[in-house]
Amino acid sequence: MIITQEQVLAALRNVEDPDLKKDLVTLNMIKELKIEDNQVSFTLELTTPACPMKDMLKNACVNAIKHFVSQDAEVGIDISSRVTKPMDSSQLNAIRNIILVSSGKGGVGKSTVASNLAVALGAGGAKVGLIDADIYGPSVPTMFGLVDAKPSARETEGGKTLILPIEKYGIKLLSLGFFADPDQPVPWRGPMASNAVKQLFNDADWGELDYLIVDLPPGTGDIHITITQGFPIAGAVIVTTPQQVALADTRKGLAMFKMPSINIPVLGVIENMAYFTPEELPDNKYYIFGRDGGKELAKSFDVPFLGEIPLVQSITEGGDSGVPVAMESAGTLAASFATIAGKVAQQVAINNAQRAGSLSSID
Ligand SMILES: Nc1ncnc2c1ncn2[C@@H]1O[C@H](COP(=O)(O)OP(=O)(O)OP(=O)(O)O)[C@@H](O)[C@H]1O
Repeated sequence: MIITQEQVLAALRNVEDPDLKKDLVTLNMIKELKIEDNQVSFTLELTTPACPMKDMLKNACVNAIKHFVSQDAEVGIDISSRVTKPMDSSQLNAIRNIILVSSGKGGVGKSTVASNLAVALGAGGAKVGLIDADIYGPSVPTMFGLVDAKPSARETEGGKTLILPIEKYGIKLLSLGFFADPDQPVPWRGPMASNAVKQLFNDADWGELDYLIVDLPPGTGDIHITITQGFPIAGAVIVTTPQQVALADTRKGLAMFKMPSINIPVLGVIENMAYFTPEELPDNKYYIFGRDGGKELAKSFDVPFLGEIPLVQSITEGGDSGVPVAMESAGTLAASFATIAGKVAQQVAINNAQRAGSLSSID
């Protein structure tokens, strides 16, 4: 039997992307389709390298071709990705998606989550940057072992000076901490801090990025207004711990993104320090701060729950020693961060598709 392109494409029209709710052919995800005798090969172009449904979609394609075209077909599928971006991001054109990491309260692990999320997205194959915009306590330099690092600058042909982000573990980083003495408190006044943060976006040589993660200061202040109103934001990730005091503040922080004047998609809630677990007894879980607070918060705002991270000594040690736990590819914590990163990327792709209205117009 001769297999034709039309038959294969017709079969693949039966495979739907569960997030984007359209079939893979309509979504223009099938590339470089080649057929030689009974060998069918193509590239499946996903919306993110961190796509959690990679294997499921691949299997569904093979099954559809075998079922609708020929049992004897030998199907080879390569995976590639083209990260989508929000429609309105004419500014900062080479940065596809700016993702804010926010918390209502300080000390809940926002910088830890932002750093590990960046590393996990990068490990999945995406081009990732990280801005530490926490004026009160920039901790990204410590978490990446870059306390004494000072970024250099370069001049463009047009005479503009651009800051060069520092690259570590494949992530491009800029922190307000790079521009201040770590032992001196920085008395940022509102406008000064806002201008400094704007420079980290506008006057830096970021190059092409799939995701730029922004570690915001806790709460809702000037920096939040500057960033949410000044830049095209793909969405915000909310970090909380399960205690009532943290949840009350997180609720306010989450509500801010939903205000009509701000209106930024909430990608979901991450519950950090969800339970304590001793490293040597990983099956023992102690819910010392209460249980499921983050999950319930997500439910009450009708936003996705992205996952929970336990309170474990190695996370603190990783942060202090400048090696985020997501770097340890064999570890269970790295796997948890990889799963969460996949869900974040998935939500970004869904929001971008919804904003674009018609998927064919996604750039
Ligand atoms: N799940 C965890 N397990 C163990 N330690 C953690 C965990 N999450 C965060 N920590 C530790 O708690 C401390 C505070 O975390 P982090 O700096 O990420 O919080 P933050 O919310 O960004 O704080 P800030 O409000 O100061 O910016 C750090 O020492 C970090 O290593």
